[in-house]
Amino acid sequence: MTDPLIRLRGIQKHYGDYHALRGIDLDIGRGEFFSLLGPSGCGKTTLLRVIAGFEDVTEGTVAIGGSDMTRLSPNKRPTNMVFQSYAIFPHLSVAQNVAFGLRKRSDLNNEARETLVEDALDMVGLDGYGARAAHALSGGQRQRVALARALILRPKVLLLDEPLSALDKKMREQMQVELIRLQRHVGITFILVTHDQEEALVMSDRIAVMFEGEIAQLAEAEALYRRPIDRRVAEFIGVMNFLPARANGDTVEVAGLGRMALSELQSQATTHGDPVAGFRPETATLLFDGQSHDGRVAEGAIAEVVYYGDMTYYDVTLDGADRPVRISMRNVFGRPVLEIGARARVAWSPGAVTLFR
Ligand SMILES: Nc1ncnc2c1ncn2[C@@H]1O[C@H](COP(=O)(O)OP(=O)(O)OP(=O)(O)O)[C@@H](O)[C@H]1O
Repeated sequence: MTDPLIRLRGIQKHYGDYHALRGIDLDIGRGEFFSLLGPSGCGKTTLLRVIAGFEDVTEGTVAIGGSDMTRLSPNKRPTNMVFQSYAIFPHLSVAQNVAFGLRKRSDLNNEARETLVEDALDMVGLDGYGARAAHALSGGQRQRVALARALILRPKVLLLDEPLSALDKKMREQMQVELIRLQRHVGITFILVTHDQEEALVMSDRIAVMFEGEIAQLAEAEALYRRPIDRRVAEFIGVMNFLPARANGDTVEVAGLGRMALSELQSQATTHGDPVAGFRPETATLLFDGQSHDGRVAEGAIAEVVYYGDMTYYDVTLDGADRPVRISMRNVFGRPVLEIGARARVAWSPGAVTLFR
């Protein structure tokens, strides 16, 4: 990236003895929708707060728009933050809540303020809601008020700390789509912190996956899903089936799947511990009654069936393997769901297998 908006170099953060960020180097582009994704405690919120200036770094530099901001306080940075708890004032109206985002701008007259508030409400789909009492809003509407307030002064960067985690599933999915639309519309850089891999995959241009204070992999959603760099990332992003493997020269023997050439595999990655082969549930298919298949077929027995209406997840213990693998199948009208204990034939492809060494 030749001209990133945000440039982090050598960021270290200690809380007393605890080493929360361990050497973060990261560039984030202008207009990018960027996510920091990782399990609880990996340091993603700390990193977001470092960018915002709410947290001092122990070592390293934070530059935004080409200027060093490492020692600047949050209100001197071109960033604004939306928190998980909406921080809405319930006794104020929607418009008053949004206007709170203008508190630093004493130069604006009332008319200019009203116009900015109306524009901001319009932006988040709340036009006409200005006079409503904030306490009478739904969770999703409150979150929009918080967004309008954060965006009213058009910061260069909007920082979002798990902004959707308090919403129910339907509302969360709706807000995800709206946030993407909003980000495209305003063109501001969004940095989202989430522990929800699906949310990160759906929303982001690029994702940094963090473990224990470090960035394990930085990539676009599809690359992250298809070519995880190690087993931790593969396990954290979606579901990956793992089977014990033994590499021997230019072939590899995988429990339940048999022997294949290393050159046939999708990719090879590093890992901690014994080598394993991994494949995603949707890259293999169960063959139903007498269905023939030209490619490779493994056999086994169905250990578990989870029916989701549109999908069924089958856990299949392949012959020669000691643990089941999950196969996800889209349900077809009129085709029966297989039962636990039934014999199963699984069509699979070496091109979908990653060897983790
Ligand atoms: N002010 C603090 N003092 C001491 N330790 C802290 C402080 N803030 C965070 N930590 C520790 O630093 C680590 C990283 O915290 P952080 O909040 O960045 O994690 P996170 O990945 O955002 O997790 P979560 O999703 O649970 O918020 C945690 O182990 C946390 O306990």
